[in-house]
Amino acid sequence: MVTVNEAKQRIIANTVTLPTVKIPLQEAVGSYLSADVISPIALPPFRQSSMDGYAIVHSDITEPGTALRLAGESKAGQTDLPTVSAGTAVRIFTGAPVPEGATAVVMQENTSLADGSVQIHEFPVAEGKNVRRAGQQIAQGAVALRAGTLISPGAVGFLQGMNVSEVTVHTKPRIGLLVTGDELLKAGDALVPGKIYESNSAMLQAALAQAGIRDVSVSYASDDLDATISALAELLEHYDVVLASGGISVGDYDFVGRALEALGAETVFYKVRQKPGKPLLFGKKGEKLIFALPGNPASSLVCYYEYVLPALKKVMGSKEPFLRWVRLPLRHAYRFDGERDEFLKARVEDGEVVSLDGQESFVIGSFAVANAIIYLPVSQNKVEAGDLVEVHLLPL
Ligand SMILES: Nc1nc2c(c(=O)[nH]1)N[C@H]1C(S)=C(S)[C@@H](COP(=O)(O)OP(=O)(O)OC[C@H]3O[C@@H](n4cnc5c(N)ncnc54)[C@H](O)[C@@H]3O)O[C@H]1N2
Ligand code: MOO
Repeated sequence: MVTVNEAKQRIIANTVTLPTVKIPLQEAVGSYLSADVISPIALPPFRQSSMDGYAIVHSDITEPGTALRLAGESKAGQTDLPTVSAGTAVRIFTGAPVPEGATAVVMQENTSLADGSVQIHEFPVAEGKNVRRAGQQIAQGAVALRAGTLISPGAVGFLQGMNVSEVTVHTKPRIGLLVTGDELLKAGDALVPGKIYESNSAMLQAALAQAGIRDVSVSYASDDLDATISALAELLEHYDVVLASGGISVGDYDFVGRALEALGAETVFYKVRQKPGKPLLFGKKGEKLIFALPGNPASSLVCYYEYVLPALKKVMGSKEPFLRWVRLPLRHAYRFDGERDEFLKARVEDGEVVSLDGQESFVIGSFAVANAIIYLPVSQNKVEAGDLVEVHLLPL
């Protein structure tokens, strides 16, 4: 049995990133950059006005109401530009090039027009006012985004704006998911005594899809050693990461651990001092990663968020693989006994966190409405209302 921290460290220490591939930017959302992206151009590429108004020489404005002669206009997209010299102003619009000679733009609300001249009612006008400098956002040749950055919609906007339409990212892992349990019915089967509907595979596929991982193959094995061995062997041959659901505890019909042993997989750890999810196994066979998740649905999903997702994110090149976390006051007192750290299904609401009813590991309804997991180490087993607790935010 290892501690939660040891388990996390061992996962990171035993996980390497997958090879890289160059793909169109639009297809890269949800992937992580494998190399820094260098900006091929400056942004903005030229001096731009940030307001509709008048481009002027700021030092011309010596008092409120100074009048300047109008000497042309600059609109967005214009290439043939007038110049601004002392005593003149050029009509200008947002995003348009600031003409040579101009040192500031005065917004039109602070001006009035009369007889071909414009009166500036703003005084003093600071040099550079309402002018976006060339390269103010990023200089040509500078690092735009670092290796390890997630391609988010914001990153797509940033890169496309510098005409970068292909990026080099780490490939995503292919997942082989094995479901075990003779009590499990498939969707649509008639409910019969002693059976339940299988739900972990749908849940895990949904969680993987949210992480941008869609190459997931699901297979099933009955509670039988040979069947489990051959199903796992098949998945280990074809997939980067194998997830097994159920059959990892100590019962007579729990075959996943024995099957992995028979296949010569290395157990990096088995059992974590935590509730739920104690029987979690993390192993390897060559470069292939193996997670045997406890069958209880809430145990399975806690283990996915706390261990599997970070491993997958590291494999995909993330440098911050664990769930984002914050410290928040717990709305109510909470106590627990025992030797296992606890993960509680929770909701963050109005700057506080509240643990939900139904923390047992067979109860998934609480997870259905959770947006966070509270992590309480055994050293913090008596929490008063208002005490700060560690809250892991679900990537919803
Ligand atoms: N004597 C002991 N018994 C158990 C221990 C222990 O330490 N000593 N640990 C308990 C803990 S903690 C957990 S967690 C479970 C984990 O057991 P398994 O991983 O072997 O899971 P199963 O027995 O196969 O199933 C547990 C539970 O979950 C249901 N289940 C399984 N798969 C699915 C699925 N795909 N969809 C929906 N529900 C599923 C299954 O029917 C069981 O109710 O072991 C304890 N026992
Ligand atoms: O460690 Mo288990 O997931 O509590 O039932």
